[in-house]
Amino acid sequence: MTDSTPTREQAIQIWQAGVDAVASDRLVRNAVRVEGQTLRVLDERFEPGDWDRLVVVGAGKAGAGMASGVAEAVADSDWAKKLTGWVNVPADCVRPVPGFTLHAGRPAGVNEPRPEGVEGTRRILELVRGCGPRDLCLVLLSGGGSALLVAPTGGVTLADKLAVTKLLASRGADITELNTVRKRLSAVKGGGLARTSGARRTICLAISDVIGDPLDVIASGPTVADESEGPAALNVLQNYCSNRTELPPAVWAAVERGSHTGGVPDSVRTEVIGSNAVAGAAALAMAAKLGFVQMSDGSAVAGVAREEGARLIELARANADTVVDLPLCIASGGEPTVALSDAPGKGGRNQELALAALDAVWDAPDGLNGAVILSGGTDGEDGPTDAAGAVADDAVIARGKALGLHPRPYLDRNDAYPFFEATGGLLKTGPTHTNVMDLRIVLVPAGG
Ligand SMILES: Nc1ncnc2c1ncn2[C@@H]1O[C@H](COP(=O)(O)OP(=O)(O)O)[C@@H](O)[C@H]1O
Ligand SMILES: O=C(O)[C@@H](CO)OP(=O)(O)O
Repeated sequence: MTDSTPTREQAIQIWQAGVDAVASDRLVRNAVRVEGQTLRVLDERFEPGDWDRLVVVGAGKAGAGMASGVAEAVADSDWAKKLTGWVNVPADCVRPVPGFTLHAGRPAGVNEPRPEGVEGTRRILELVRGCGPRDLCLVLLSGGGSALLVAPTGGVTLADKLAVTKLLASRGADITELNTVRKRLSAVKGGGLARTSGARRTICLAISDVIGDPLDVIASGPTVADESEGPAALNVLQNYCSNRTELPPAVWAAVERGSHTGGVPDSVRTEVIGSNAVAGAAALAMAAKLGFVQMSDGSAVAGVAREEGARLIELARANADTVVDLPLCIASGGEPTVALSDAPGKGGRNQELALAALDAVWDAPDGLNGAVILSGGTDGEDGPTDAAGAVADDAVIARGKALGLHPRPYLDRNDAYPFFEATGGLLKTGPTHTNVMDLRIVLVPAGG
């Protein structure tokens, strides 16, 4: 190995540059500006004399940053006096933002619907229902919004919703499947928020954490009509449940009714203002600055985390001899799934993916041969843990071997966190206040 051998610090710096490029306050500042006293939202202009109130609601892991973006944009203008804001965020994201209530809709690290989310959603629906023809409503959405905007309907309880969410997630259902079901059980998802809003104009700004940026799936599309076919939700339940008794009868009943909840009014518009592709491009720009040859693996990688880890090792190997003088950086974005074992340990998809990469090279004499693989959730939260993901390098292998560990048993019980805790591979950032799925950085030394 030479001085040009990549380091884990470089991998972290490159990953962080990707996350910084989708800082949610900055994305909102690009979309919302005050020029003179004119409020500009995207390409639309609003004069303060025409509007009584600016009502801003929202939910998601990026909620605090998005709220700050609006507060900063309108500060020192007439719009600041018109602003009433309420955004549901994870408990560790709550902070003071002028004009806003940031409401803890769930505890940190538990991406599940909770009573405090139900209460926060009641307040949001009350606010938008109270809007009138002289009110402008902005909706700030980001991933994690589904668990933070909770309004069970049709005889379904919060406990029922929790049961179905947990079951589908643990069996590896993807986010489209999960949200197809969630929309049928909710008064706020699938356009419910938009239908409740009495505002003359409602504009939703969304940061996408879903492959392909589908508006109706991000945070379960509270401002977008549910376009899924009548039986789509039922098909998902039937695919993942071997037996009807696995889910509460009220869930089956609501989904079997199978009716669409309806469209959304023409006064409602939804636009994506940030996505994984932006983060991947910024990461590669940083890699170029650090002297790496760049390669994009795209921003739509799905698949199974365990297989993805092994695939990235193959991709690194396949490209190792193409880089002669300079090291290579591969940026890979998207969101793989994990099918959990019956008694899962502690981990997340990114930690599992990095562990699978280690498993693929564990018994090879050269280990990673100087390569570094980082996999991290851009939201700073990987599964129900306090880590954003993990970094795998030869130092982690050396520590693991010295401790007599092997990745395989940890993988088999979805227990990547203790493995990386013991070997020094955890990536911990705390909440990043943004969320554009996962970003993986693979660094390959020059000279193969
Ligand atoms: N022990 C574990 N090992 C690996 N993955 C896990 C584990 N526990 C939960 N997960 C996965 O974590 C995901 C949920 O994590 P979270 O960060 O809340 O998701 P998202 O980033 O989609 O909001 C689910 O896909 C679930 O399968
Ligand atoms: O809220 C949601 O529905 C999803 C997708 O936007 O986000 P997350 O996977 O972070 O829960």
